[in-house]
Amino acid sequence: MALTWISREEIKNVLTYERLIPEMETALAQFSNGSVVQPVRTIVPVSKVNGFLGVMPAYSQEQGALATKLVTFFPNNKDVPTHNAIIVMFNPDSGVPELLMDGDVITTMRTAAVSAVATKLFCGDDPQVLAILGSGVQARSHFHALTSLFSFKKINVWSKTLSNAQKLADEINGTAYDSAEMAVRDADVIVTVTSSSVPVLKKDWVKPGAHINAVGACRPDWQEIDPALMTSAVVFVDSRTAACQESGDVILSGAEVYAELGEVINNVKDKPKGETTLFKSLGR
Ligand SMILES: NC(=O)c1ccc[n+]([C@@H]2O[C@H](COP(=O)([O-])OP(=O)(O)OC[C@H]3O[C@@H](n4cnc5c(N)ncnc54)[C@H](O)[C@@H]3O)[C@@H](O)[C@H]2O)c1
Ligand SMILES: O=C(O)[C@@H]1CCCCN1
Repeated sequence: MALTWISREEIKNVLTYERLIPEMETALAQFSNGSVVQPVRTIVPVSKVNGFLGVMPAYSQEQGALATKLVTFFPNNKDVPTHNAIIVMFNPDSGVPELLMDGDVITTMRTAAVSAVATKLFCGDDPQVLAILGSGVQARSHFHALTSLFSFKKINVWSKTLSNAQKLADEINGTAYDSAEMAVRDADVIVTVTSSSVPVLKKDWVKPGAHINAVGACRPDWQEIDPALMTSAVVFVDSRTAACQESGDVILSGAEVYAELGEVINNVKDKPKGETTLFKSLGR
């Protein structure tokens, strides 16, 4: 049985945020109601480059999908992307592998789409200021996903290298800052998409009632968020099990996980009103 290859160009031609955001909302709801089998991923450390290989299987009887994403994260990559992924799909009745597809575009877009679902749930109708900490692939995908839902009047960008922040700001008609604190001060929505293993966002900088999408720090000994912010915000996750095993921001701060996004979507958990909310995204 020949494997069919689906390229990133083919995926880019059909995948839009208008389509993907509601799809991810459905996927989060199905994950949290138990109709998807998706164990915590296996991580194979590649310590010489401070990277890892992630093996991410899932099965949905409802969707008729049996798949595994293989993703590498080599944060020190310079001439190639830091994240590289492929996805294998198997026939759920026979187990025969049928599709092999690019996983880069899907990882880039689905991650931002899930953050957009969280922002839509918690941010009210009209957030005015967006702050993005980081200027890489996820910074750009989060800009596109969030601006497909909201018309921000101001977009602030910080990155550890100011020239990179300025480059992204120029692309998106935003404002670059050389201080993360100044970038987030007036923000209603904050996105942290860095490869930092130590906090880049502090509690005292965040406007009460803001929503934070914390997308980086995917290892139990990595943090992107100030523990004081983790323990004062209302914390949401994509997967409670994964967060408690993989998220240094949750584990090292001792923060309580209030709910999975899917539990809010399924009306199993209420939305907080007026409080600072934080979605700790680990991905899938
Ligand atoms: N939650 C998810 O589903 C998911 C999916 C993909 C990527 N990620 C994570 O999101 C983060 C960003 O991913 P990306 O694809 O944009 O990566 P990228 O390599 O394209 O960008 C990384 C950004 O982080 C910055 N950075 C690197 N080291 C830093 C440090 N020590 N302090 C501050 N900034 C630093 C870089 O300058 C760059 O702007 C990574 O941590 C990645 O693992 C999460
Ligand atoms: O779910 C993913 O695809 C990413 C891989 C890199 C680490 C964070 N999660």
